[in-house]
Amino acid sequence: MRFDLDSGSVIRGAMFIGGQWTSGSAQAVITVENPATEEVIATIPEGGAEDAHAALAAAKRAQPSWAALPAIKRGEAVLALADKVEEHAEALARILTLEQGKPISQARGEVGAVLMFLRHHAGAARRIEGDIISSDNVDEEIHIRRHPYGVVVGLTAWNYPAALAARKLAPALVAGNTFVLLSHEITPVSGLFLAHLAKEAGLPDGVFNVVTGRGPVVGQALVESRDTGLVTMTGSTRAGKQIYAAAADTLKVLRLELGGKAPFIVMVDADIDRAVDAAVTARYTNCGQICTCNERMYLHRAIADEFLEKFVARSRAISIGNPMDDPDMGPKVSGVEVAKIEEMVTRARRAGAELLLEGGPLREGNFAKGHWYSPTVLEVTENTSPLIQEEVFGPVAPALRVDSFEEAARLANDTVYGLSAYVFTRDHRRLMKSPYALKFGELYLNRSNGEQVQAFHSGWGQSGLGGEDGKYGFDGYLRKQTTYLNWG
Ligand SMILES: NC(=O)C1=CN([C@@H]2O[C@H](COP(=O)(O)OP(=O)(O)OC[C@H]3O[C@@H](n4cnc5c(N)ncnc54)[C@H](O)[C@@H]3O)[C@@H](O)[C@H]2O)C=CC1
Ligand SMILES: O=C(O)[C@@H](O)[C@@H]1OC[C@H](O)[C@H]1O
Repeated sequence: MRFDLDSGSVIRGAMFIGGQWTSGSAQAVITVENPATEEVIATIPEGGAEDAHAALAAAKRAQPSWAALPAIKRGEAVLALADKVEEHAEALARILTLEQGKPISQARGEVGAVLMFLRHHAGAARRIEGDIISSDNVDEEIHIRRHPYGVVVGLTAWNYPAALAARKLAPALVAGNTFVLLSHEITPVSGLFLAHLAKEAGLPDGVFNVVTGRGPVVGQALVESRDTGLVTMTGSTRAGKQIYAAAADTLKVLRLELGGKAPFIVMVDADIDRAVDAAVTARYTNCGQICTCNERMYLHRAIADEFLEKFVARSRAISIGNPMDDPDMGPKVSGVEVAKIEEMVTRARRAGAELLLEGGPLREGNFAKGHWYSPTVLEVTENTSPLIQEEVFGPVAPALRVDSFEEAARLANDTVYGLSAYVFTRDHRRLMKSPYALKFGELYLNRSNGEQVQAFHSGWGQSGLGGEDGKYGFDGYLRKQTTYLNWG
């Protein structure tokens, strides 16, 4: 398979199963477009359940010998993949920009995240530990061991397709599992490129497999199969619920990283310029397509005018254009996403939202082709506004004035989500109270977004199940076994 997406010729994608490129059982293809131009840049096989089963069978065959390797050898194999990724970093970055639309510098940042995830978890190879516990019985000990689940299925979203794949692949492999990835059909090429690099790095056939197709078809078959030991998915809460239901029959072990609706709270004593910087970054990076994005702003009444004047000015100054030219912001990933946002803003305005910066879809001139949406800022008075309750996942920022931290926390917690939350205040009592006042799995206090891999990225409520990253995320790829050893 070729990967020179910017050669101008359409790449004919394939699935990667058991170390071989194949179109599998596909009778049709799915086209992959450049969201900045709507040009078709690739096609991928529209795989089916048969291909899911073939990939699982290949992973299942490879898993015993992979798990039998010393963990350090598995870690070294993941480091070899990281070295290959670094060697081809610019090629991967260009694939990401062409298929997902993020500005090239942000795509390079995503490749940096791929390297971070691979290298961090490779380092866990010598930290797979167990316990020896004294027994109540004579001549007996209790041992607790950690074992891999077997075959891990990874289902990834389109916003960071390479980083999300690496975030799951690395710990799964180092823990002794083998892996089947379903890369999102909107951004599949980066996941296939990772498989190409894994083969070049010498990963044994069947350890890392990539299937292509639609989630409700191929993804569902992967979730339902008894050959699947664990499913780790990043994506919408909607799909997460479908996966949860499909997993019920086999009581599948799930890790779900789902939608977010992060509140961005700015109190009267905040450093306003620092808060505005953080709010702009957390709203507009990746065209607002990050699960930890600033999705709603709660501003203390006494500073709201100053904050909004500065935030609107910065939003208006955001440069938008061809992501290969490295503007501040590229296109949304699809026309469906643009239509979704347009509809939400219309509904919110009908419900009383006031436009502070109109923004909206761009369809003229240089934007005649592609899926463009310009920064839009609104003020609302009700926490029931669609823009406050529903995930936008795009460059739209609603603001609501509050009179206290307690009111802000109450409104922030009035949500089905629970992923990330932001607070800007210099009052140490408020900072100490925030982890107890806010029902979210990840807090950013006086700082913008950007997880670090040594931590733990977990959603509460309908933002997820389980979590990723760090020692807790790694441990999620191992299951425990207790042995009562009696030698009497
Ligand atoms: N919490 C987090 O870390 C993240 C959450 N998200 C959320 O995901 C959404 C955007 O992601 P999308 O790509 O639209 O995700 P999606 O929800 O459409 O799909 C995500 C993955 O699940 C698969 N899938 C979808 N339906 C399935 C089914 N019925 N059975 C099996 N597999 C299925 C898809 O093929 C894809 O690989 C946003 O709401 C965003 O907030 C996105 C990135 C990170
Ligand atoms: O899933 C998300 O949107 C974030 O967790 C994002 O994905 C990979 C990046 O490293 C994270 O910021």
